[in-house]
Amino acid sequence: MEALLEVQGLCKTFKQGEMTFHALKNVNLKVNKGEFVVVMGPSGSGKSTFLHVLGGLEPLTSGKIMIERQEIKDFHEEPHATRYRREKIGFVFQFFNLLASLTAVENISLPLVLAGRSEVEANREAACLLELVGLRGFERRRPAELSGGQQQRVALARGLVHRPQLLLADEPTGSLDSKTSEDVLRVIVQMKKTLNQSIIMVTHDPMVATYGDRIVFFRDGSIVGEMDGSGSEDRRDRSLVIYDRLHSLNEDKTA
Ligand SMILES: Nc1ncnc2c1ncn2[C@@H]1O[C@H](COP(=O)(O)OP(=O)(O)OP(=O)(O)O)[C@@H](O)[C@H]1O
Repeated sequence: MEALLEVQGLCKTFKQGEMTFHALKNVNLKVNKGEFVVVMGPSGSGKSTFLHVLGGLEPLTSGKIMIERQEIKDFHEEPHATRYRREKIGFVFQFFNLLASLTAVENISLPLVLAGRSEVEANREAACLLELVGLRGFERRRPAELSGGQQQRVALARGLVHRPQLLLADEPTGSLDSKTSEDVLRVIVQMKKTLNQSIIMVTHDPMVATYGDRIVFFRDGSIVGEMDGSGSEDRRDRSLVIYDRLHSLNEDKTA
């Protein structure tokens, strides 16, 4: 399998007055093309910080991030950061962050328009993505006229419209009920297959984690273990195993 992303010795510190807080400590991770990696761990273990650094939203302190064996140098500084984010990375967050005054198609096409593509071309691409996430016919709806799951599917289409190599998803189903979460996850897995994207997704929910190919566990800013997703195993059985592992990480933390 060919690696898309390689993270080596990644460290991230935050200055808090006189003190230095180590949010990420020597993180190493390889993600293959088309692989869906889930990140789990106790609250404060560095999961969101990891996504933010990977996505160029936060500068790294030390270490290397490589995409297709090319080191992404200085991508946290403008204008490289914006270009890196616009070309290589797609984001989906817990709160869909759709613009209320724009239609579904306009929300999806916005990243392309901002990147300088013509409106006609951008809207054509956006309509194509909207169809891929199963929302054909909803082109002209505004966010308030869509359900939570439909809004998240629009947000997913927006995150993928520029065909990024890597999709970073931070609790994308965190504000959805379990049935709607399943629908969105199925769409994510389907999109991954269609577009051969790599995905890194943070979640607290063991059932959601079963959709990944691989789960990595963070604790205190480091990766402390990993396991496979459900594969052909029953999703419920696998989620119990994941729950157990997560629980033991939480227990170790308080021990
Ligand atoms: N901008 C910042 N300044 C100082 N400390 C920060 C900053 N951002 C995050 N941290 C700290 O880094 C640690 C990791 O935070 P992060 O948000 O990555 O954790 P998390 O695993 O995503 O947690 P949760 O599951 O609660 O969302 C926390 O202790 C947090 O307080």
